[in-house]
Amino acid sequence: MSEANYVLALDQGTTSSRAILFDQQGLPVATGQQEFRQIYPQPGWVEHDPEEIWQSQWQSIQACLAQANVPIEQIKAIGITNQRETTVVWDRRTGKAIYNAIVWQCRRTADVCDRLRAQGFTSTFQEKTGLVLDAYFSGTKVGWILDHVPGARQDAEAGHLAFGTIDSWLIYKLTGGKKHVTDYSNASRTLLYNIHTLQWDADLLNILQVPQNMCPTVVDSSGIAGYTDTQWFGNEIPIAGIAGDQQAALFGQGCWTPGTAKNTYGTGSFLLMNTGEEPVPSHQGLVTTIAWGINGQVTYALEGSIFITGAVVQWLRDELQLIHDAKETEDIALSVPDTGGVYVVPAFVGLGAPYWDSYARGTIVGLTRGSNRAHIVRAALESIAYQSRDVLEAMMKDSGRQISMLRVDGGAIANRFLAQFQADLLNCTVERPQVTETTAMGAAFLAGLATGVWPGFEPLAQAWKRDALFYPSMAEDTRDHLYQQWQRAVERAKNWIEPSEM
Ligand SMILES: Nc1ncnc2c1ncn2[C@@H]1O[C@H](COP(=O)(O)OP(=O)(O)O)[C@@H](O)[C@H]1O
Ligand SMILES: O=P(O)(O)OC[C@H](O)CO
Repeated sequence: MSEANYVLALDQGTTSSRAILFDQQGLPVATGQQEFRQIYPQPGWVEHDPEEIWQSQWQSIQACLAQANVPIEQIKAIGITNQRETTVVWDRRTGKAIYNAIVWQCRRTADVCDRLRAQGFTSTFQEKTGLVLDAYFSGTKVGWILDHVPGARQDAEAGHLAFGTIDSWLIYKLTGGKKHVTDYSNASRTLLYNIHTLQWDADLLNILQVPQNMCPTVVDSSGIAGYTDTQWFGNEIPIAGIAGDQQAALFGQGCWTPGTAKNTYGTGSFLLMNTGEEPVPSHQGLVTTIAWGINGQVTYALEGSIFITGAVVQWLRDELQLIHDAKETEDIALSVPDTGGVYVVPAFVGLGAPYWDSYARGTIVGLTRGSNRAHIVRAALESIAYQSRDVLEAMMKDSGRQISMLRVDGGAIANRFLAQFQADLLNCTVERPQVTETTAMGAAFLAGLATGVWPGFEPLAQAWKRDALFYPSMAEDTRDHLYQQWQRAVERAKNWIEPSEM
C-alpha cells in the first residue's frame, strides 16, 4: 500500500493560531485552533505576547494532530502563514523576546511616520518598498522597541538582537533557534526591504535606525527553509512554505496569473491582484507588494489593505450589543429594503487604503427618527463592501485592468447578503470557494510544491472548487447614488482626532 502524504499548514492570525492538516487532494482533514490575548496598553496601541503566540500555535498543532490521528512520518512538509507586519525583537542569547510583539493594527508610531513624511521621505520609501509611510508596517515598530527598551539599541548594535515578523519567530521556535529567516512576501511588508533589488536596503535601515544584523535571511516562499527540531515531532519535518497570510490566500485562491484577484473578509479585508513579474507602482493609495518568490523569481501584487471590516460585526455584537451572533446580521440586513440613508464608517483605528488617515475615526451619518437597529446593522455590513469598492476602483486605475471576477474568502463572506451586495456594488461577479480556509491552503500548496507532494500547479488547480457565484443585479443609478453617498460619509470621518490625542 502506498503511503499517504499530508501537509500541515500553520496559520498564525491576529486573534487566533490555527493548524490545518491537508491531504493530497488539498482537502482539510483536521484542524486545531487556539485564541490568545489581545493587549491594549493605551488607546490605539495593540500588542501580543510572543510566547503566547508560540504556545497557542503549538497547542493548535497538538489539537490538530490528535484529531487527525495520522502518523507523523506521513506529514511531508509544514507551511507557515502569518499575520503580517507584526514585529518581534528577541535576544539571540536567551531566545526570549525583549518586548511584546507590536501588532500591525498598532498606531503608536503614527507620529514617527508624520515626521518622516515632513522630512520628505515619502517617495524614498514608496519607490524602494512599494509601501506607504504608515505605522501599519514593521520598520517604525522595530525602531520604537530599540528606542524604548533599556539597553536594546546597544544590544542591537552588538549583534545580540534579532528582528522578525511572526513567520520568523515561529520558524526560530520550530527549528530550536537554528534558523532566522523570512520569505519575500513578509520581507516586503517591513519598510526595510527593497522590492526591486531584493535586499535589505541600507538607506532605509539608516533612516529608520535599524541595524542590518537584526534582519532575517530572506528565502523562497516555496522551498525548504529549515527542519523542525526533534523536540517537537520526534522527527525532522521540512518547513517548506512561508507567506504572509494575504499573499498565501492569493496563492490558495489560485490567483497565479496577472490580473487575477481575491478579497479576504476577516477582521480587516485585503484585496490583492497578481501583477506578474513586474512591480506596478500605485498612484491611488494602494501598496505594491511581493506576492511570493519561487526559485528566486518573485511575483508582485497590488494590495488594498482595509483595517476594519469583519471587526465592525464584532463591534455590533460586543460593544453596541445589537446582535448576539455574527450570523444574525444576514437576516437582520435583509429585513429592511435599504439602510434608510444611514452610513457607518468603521474608521475605528483610522483608515487604511486608499485614504491612509491615522486620524480618522468611526462615524454613523444619515440618522433620522425612523432609523432602527436593522438599518444600522445593514449599514455596518454595507460598509465592508463600500470599503472594498474604494480599493477595487483604485486597483483598476493603477493596473489599467478591469476586474470582472473577484474570488472571495474569510469568515465574513459566509454572509450571503454581504456577498450579493458586494457583487452589486462592484458590478462584478463574486466567486466563493468550498474551502474558505484559503490562507492555510495557500501555505500548504507552497510547502507541498517544494516537497513533491504536488508535482506542479495542475493538481493544485484541481483542488480549488467553487461553492457559489454571486452575479451583480443592481441598477446602475442606484449603485452610483449609494456609492456617492458613501464617499460623502467617508469625508465626515477623515482627520477627526488631533495628533496629540493618539
Ligand atoms: N456570518 C457573518 N456575517 C458577517 N460577519 C461575520 C460572519 N461570520 C463571521 N464574521 C466576521 O468575520 C470575522 C472572522 O473572520 P476570520 O476569517 O475568522 O477572521 P480573522 O482571520 O481576521 O480572525 C469576524 O470579524 C466576524 O465578526
Ligand atoms: O490575521 P489577519 O487574517 O487579520 O490578517 C492580518 C494581515 O496580515 C495584516 O496585514
